[in-house]
Amino acid sequence: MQKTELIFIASPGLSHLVSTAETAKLLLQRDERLSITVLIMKRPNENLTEYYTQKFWSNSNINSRLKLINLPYQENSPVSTNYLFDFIDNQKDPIREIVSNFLKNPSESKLGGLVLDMFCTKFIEIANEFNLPSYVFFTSGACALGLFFHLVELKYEQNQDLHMYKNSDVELSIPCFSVPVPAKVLPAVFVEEGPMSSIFLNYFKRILETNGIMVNTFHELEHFAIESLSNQNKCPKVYPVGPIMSSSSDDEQSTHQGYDEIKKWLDEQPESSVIFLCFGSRESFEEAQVKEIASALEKSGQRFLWSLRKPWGKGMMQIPTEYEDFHEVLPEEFLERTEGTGKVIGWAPQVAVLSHPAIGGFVSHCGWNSTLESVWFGVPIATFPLYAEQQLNAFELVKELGMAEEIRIDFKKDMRGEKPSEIVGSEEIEAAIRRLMVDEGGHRVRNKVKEMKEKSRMALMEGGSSYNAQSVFIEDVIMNVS
Ligand SMILES: O=c1ccn([C@@H]2O[C@H](COP(=O)(O)OP(=O)(O)O[C@H]3O[C@H](CO)[C@@H](O)[C@H](O)[C@H]3O)[C@@H](O)[C@H]2O)c(=O)[nH]1
Repeated sequence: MQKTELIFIASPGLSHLVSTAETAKLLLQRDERLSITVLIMKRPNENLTEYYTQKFWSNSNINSRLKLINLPYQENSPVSTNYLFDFIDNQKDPIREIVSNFLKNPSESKLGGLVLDMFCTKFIEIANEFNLPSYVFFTSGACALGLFFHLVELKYEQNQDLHMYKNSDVELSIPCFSVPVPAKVLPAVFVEEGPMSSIFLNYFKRILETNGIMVNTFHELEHFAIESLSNQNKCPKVYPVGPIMSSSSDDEQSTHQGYDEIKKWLDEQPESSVIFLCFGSRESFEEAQVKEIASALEKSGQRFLWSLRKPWGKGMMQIPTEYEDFHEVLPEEFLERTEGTGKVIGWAPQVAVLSHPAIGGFVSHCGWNSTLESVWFGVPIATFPLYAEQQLNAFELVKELGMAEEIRIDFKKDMRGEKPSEIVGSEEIEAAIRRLMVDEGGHRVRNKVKEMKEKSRMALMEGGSSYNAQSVFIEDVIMNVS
């Protein structure tokens, strides 16, 4: 049987790679007619990406139809503001060569197109050159996608200057939201002065040129946004195929350094009693903020597991590093006072932690993967967004879906590291932790998340909404190629 090959292109960094590669694996499991190559961009010091790709590879039982290729590392200027995007764009020639070689050497597969990350949409040009379809795998949610398209329209069709929304109190009517959206939750990158706003918008504008968009979401979670996107004439076909995340296999749990100790500690805690704090693959806090969080935890009296890493300074491609000794940054005697009820760790095996019955709440920056993982395990979030589209995700969770407690919705960390960030005080954090974990008032949120957990699992089961969307995507790919 002739296979249809898809080439997935992931942008650098763990949070885009994991859901992209897992989606590739899932589609292969769904249909034997497919084969997939995933192209990976990584810098030499990206140990997590290396670790993940090795684990992914060794866990995969569909090796013969799945290839992972590391694109060659191309150095460029790490000081340029758009370093990340220069880094991605520099991969155009090697990608072009891979596509061209594939077409020159007809194997038993026919090339069905490119599946691009949201920051790889310039590679549509390669698809066009070889007359191939192009698709996007969108690693955030349908509301975020709808917002990006709306901003593209405001800028390019209504000629609006998006900088006017910086520090503005206006509320916007955005088709993907059923409630008005305050300008203060728009991603900083679009409203700040400088070249990045146009660069980002161009990536998203080009999504409109593709044949279809797989979104890592599911209908039951974001039905309003998904239906709104599907009703927009200009929007390519949307396939809500998620939630897709790193699998929490025994192998992952046992290979994570220190997991045994974390698990042993969690096993000793009562059910739903521990609040987990973790802020994504790239984020960490300055000392003053760390101290406020510590104080909030202590005052709340809640048990906690806190993933704490060193600040990474300037630059979009930096990765936080681990503390050698947490005493360096935590309040004096904090570790001693909270011994037994709290535990501070570095990089967390997040999926495994969230799956543990002792976890009852999650203080999160609202990265989309963390959001989906919290839903999947029915763990409610207290929102502490930092950058990218995280304020919008926090707003969606709290105001649109009623599925999270608010520490902050509009808090923004300065990505450029040029000015000190505002510090969120311990009282605010403590109050939200209490609402989330113990207060009667948090009951509604906790129940809603539990309900959504069941729905997320149904969505992926045979006949579920995402299962069906995956089938439609596969049929469309095969139809477009023959
Ligand atoms: O100590 C840690 C920290 C993170 N993770 C994992 O790393 C991923 C983090 O992803 P996400 O929650 O999406 O956060 P970011 O790493 O910040 O992701 C970037 O990419 C996301 C998807 O596009 C966006 O939603 C975010 O705003 C953007 O910052 C998740 O799978 C976590 O389970 C761990 O396993 N251990």
